[in-house]
Amino acid sequence: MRKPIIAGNWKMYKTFDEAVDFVEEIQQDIPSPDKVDAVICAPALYLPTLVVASEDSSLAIGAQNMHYENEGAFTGEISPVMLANINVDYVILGHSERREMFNETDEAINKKIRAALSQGIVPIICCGETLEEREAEQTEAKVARQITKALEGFAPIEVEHMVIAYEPIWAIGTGKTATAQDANVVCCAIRLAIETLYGKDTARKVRIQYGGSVKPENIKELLAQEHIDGALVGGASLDPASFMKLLEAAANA
Ligand SMILES: O=C(CO)COP(=O)(O)O
Repeated sequence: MRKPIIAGNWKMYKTFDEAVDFVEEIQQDIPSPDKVDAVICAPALYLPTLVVASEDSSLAIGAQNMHYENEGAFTGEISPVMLANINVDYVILGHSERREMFNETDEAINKKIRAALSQGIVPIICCGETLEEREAEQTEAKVARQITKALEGFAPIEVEHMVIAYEPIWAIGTGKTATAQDANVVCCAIRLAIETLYGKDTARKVRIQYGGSVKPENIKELLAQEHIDGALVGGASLDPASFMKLLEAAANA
């Protein structure tokens, strides 16, 4: 079976001291890595310190974005080589906030996935629909299109190790969660899109997270769904006690 993966996306929150305190507070209590993969995706500035702070635990550290080139004249950007060099394990790619506010395209996301894999960094690839698209019953077509474009041109063995995050845009930071059943239907559609591209065996292995107002109160029902293998969590990952509750729920799922 697929091992659950809980990833915190801190976005642009926390001071440096708060970030270090958080990792120091939880690192000894992370559930066994046999049961759940635990990841914190922190602001880039904090990554080297957090990688060192979490060294003796199974907590993995991830970035929230990166460029697809390994180096070059790209003022303000961070490269996959730089992340790999400081032992960052994961990177969130194609988050809806980056697609909407920083004009990130499916083509750029595809290049970033390739670049992450080439450095041994696991990509967490986001997709999801707006409220308008949901109301027009375009949700499944939208996520299938995003995933098909993002995953174009890889080998099945590469795809197996990727993580997909289904995040309905209307559920992010709003307190509105998709029902667990609705989220499962869309995660199933994502798995079918992967199956169309790479076959049943690969699709069966890919882990698909749900994201959008995930909290300790709703995690169990989400994880009980057949196609939901974890969560990408914003607000509820900022508090150590609530993040730990999410990890424990996943470890016992
Ligand atoms: O965007 C998200 C994670 O990437 C979800 O954020 P919230 O959990 O705050 O809704």
